[in-house]
Amino acid sequence: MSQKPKVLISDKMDPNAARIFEERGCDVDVITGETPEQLAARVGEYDGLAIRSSTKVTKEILAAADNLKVIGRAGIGVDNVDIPAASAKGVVVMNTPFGNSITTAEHAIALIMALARQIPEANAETQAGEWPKSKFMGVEVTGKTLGLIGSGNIGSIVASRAQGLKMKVVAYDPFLSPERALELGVEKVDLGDLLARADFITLHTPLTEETRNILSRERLEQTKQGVRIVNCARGGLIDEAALKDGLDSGHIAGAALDVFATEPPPADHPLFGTPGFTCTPHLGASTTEAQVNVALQVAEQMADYLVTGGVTNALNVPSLSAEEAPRLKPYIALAEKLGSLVGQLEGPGVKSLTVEVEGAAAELNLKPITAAVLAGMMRTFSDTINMVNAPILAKENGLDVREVRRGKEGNYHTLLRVVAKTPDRTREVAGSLFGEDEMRLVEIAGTRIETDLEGHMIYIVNEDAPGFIGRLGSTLGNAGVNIGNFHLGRRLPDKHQGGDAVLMLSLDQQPDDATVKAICALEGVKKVKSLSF
Ligand SMILES: NC(=O)c1ccc[n+]([C@@H]2O[C@H](COP(=O)([O-])OP(=O)(O)OC[C@H]3O[C@@H](n4cnc5c(N)ncnc54)[C@H](O)[C@@H]3O)[C@@H](O)[C@H]2O)c1
Ligand SMILES: O=C(O)[C@H](O)COP(=O)(O)O
Repeated sequence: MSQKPKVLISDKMDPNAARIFEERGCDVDVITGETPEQLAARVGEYDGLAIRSSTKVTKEILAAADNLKVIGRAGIGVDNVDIPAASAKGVVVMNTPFGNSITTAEHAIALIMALARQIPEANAETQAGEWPKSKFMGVEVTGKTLGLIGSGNIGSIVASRAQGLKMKVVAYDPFLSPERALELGVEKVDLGDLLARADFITLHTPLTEETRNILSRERLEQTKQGVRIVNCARGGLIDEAALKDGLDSGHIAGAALDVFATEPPPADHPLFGTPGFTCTPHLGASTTEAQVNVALQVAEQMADYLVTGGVTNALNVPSLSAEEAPRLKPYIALAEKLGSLVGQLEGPGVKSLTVEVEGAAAELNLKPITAAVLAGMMRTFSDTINMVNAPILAKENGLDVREVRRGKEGNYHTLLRVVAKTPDRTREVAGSLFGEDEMRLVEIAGTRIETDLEGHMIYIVNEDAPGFIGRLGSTLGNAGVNIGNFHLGRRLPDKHQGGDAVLMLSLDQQPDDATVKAICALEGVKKVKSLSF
């Protein structure tokens, strides 16, 4: 009986996530609030790790995650996951890019309104027993300019809500096309222009090396007198010390942060208590609707991957729909076997690799097939390789990888061919599927041979001459190795006696080194390789 995949939910998440995991065939544990050391000690048991922003999936956690296949972020930001380390380990990282966008955009609008009318301060003082009616004087947002830094999913929802409030929206986003700006009804501007014109600024970019400190001290000084600033995206986008100085000097009229450079921020954070400053504890995504959305979505995506191999919203591998995954499954298995055959025959010397598909295979998504060939080949030198990290390692090692698709059918209704080049020669192997998912090698060394690639095998090239098969059988027999299946072909294009013959034998036992040597020593033998699948 095959074991169910095991998933750990390590951050507080809507209970629908655990329900979906169970319904879709996974075992699930919900253990939140652990220290990094506790998580590192536990994570090795799990195939999947479902997180929000509290769990930090560092190199150290990944190093301990021996069985981990997928990390699912119930939310958007993945800056708490070391993606390069996850990729190198072959772990898929996925998020739920839309589930909390509306909620977060609404939080940004709420903070804009809170700043415009000083609602948090007025509330605190009123509840403290004062009646500060003459102290607070707000501003209208109608007719004001809102500067969006980042106009992706959340920024564009903020734009539409702000337009409903009759604000004029200008946007700085290097990836915003003029057509999209027109569609959103926003004016595309450069950052300097936005800083000079905006009455309100709201940030909606990821935290990257380009966006870190995007509102630096220098840029904050270029903002309009009396600007109000909202950050519901990521801490680290604003220089917090400069923001405090701007509030203290009165240049900045208000600032509202949902996110901080360090979370949680220290109790004596300099911004706390600063007039005009408002904050929330990273609540941008905290509505019932958003939490149900992201919990359902992350559990569905992760369970799909663990159970069927479907890949949705992954950040480090191409997507593969749940419909495609079962169709690809036998091809992926065949591709891994052909890759393994090439790896075992050629060792690590392959410099270029072409994956060719013909007939029915030509209609499929080739990326996972190629990844499987690479994984099969590279796993013959390192057992930590899988379809996620194989393409990355191939690229890092300068392997030239190509894909060729041929629509027409040849001798087989579907064919997968791998052409691997080393500095000395070219190795070609091809395989096909019979029935639903029966896979077979159909060509090797220019020779048509139909065989399974299973268990212990031996590959032999010899001069085709009478008596060889008998000598080979005796050598194996004397070593106590039983032949299960025997496949023989003459090498194309000569195909005549005296040319080369190619043999693929399935063996019931793995031949030892002495037996392989004895076969090598037989008259007429040109190549011998013991294989296992
Ligand atoms: N506070 C919360 O709880 C909360 C909730 C959800 C999302 N977020 C955060 O909100 C941010 C935006 O999320 P999203 O879903 O809109 O992401 P998105 O990827 O849809 O949009 C990000 C936008 O930023 C733009 N961008 C990238 N680099 C830029 C740069 N140097 N200058 C200007 N623009 C740049 C991109 O072109 C893109 O349009 C992310 O950081 C996400 O983690 C926070
Ligand atoms: O990136 C996100 O989705 C938000 O920052 C939400 O984070 P959370 O799931 O920890 O609330």
